[in-house]
Amino acid sequence: MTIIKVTDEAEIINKLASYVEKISNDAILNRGKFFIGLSGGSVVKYLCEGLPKVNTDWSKWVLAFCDERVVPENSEDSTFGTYEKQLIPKTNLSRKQFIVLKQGVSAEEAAKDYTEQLKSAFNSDNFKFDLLLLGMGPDGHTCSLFPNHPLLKESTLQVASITDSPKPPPERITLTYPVINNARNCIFAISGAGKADMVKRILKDNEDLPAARVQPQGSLYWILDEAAAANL
Ligand SMILES: O=C1O[C@H](COP(=O)(O)O)[C@@H](O)[C@H](O)[C@H]1O
Repeated sequence: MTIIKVTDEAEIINKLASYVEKISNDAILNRGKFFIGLSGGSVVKYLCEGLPKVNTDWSKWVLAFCDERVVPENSEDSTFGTYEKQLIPKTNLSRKQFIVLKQGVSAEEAAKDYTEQLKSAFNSDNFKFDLLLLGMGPDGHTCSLFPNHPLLKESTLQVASITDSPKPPPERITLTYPVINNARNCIFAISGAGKADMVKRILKDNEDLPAARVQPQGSLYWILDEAAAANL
């Protein structure tokens, strides 16, 4: 695990962009495509500001979601909806490169459909992302994997549904640990004093919280600003 401390949010954005550039270009050079998983929450802002600076072959990108809310795409809670409005117009990405949630179905059906879409995208049952960009809530959740939730033990489903998310909206789909920890790279990007206690509990006290269970086969990076790293 590599912990990278930077001054502020602007530096998080630059650091994230430079990792994404390197990892995307390596993936494209070695395997012809770049599979990336995006998160919602504060990561959206970092990516919508940082990714347009990345020098890459956008046509080779395949974009999925680490988690997504089961809401209409035009809802302000839709993670894809936000990237569609705030990222696509600033890059050469097109909507068809995003693996999006099936609309108008239950969370369970959406998770099953998302699994099938990932199978087609990877042309395999082995969902090996080049990079997952992750956030962490002040309660230690990542993706839609919340403390003490039964989904933390999910070992069969690769994409699971949740209908009782403690953070609204309640219905979501999420990648599970077998997929998360199969990734080539995972990067957490965390800012602000509101996350400092949880950052300490995970990175210093080694508490068993959802974000701490991200232990990929590949590389793991935590990019923290000064406020988030204050208790380390
Ligand atoms: O609900 C969610 O929360 C987490 C963390 O969000 P943040 O705003 O505290 O960074 C996010 O990573 C996840 O994708 C999202 O659905």
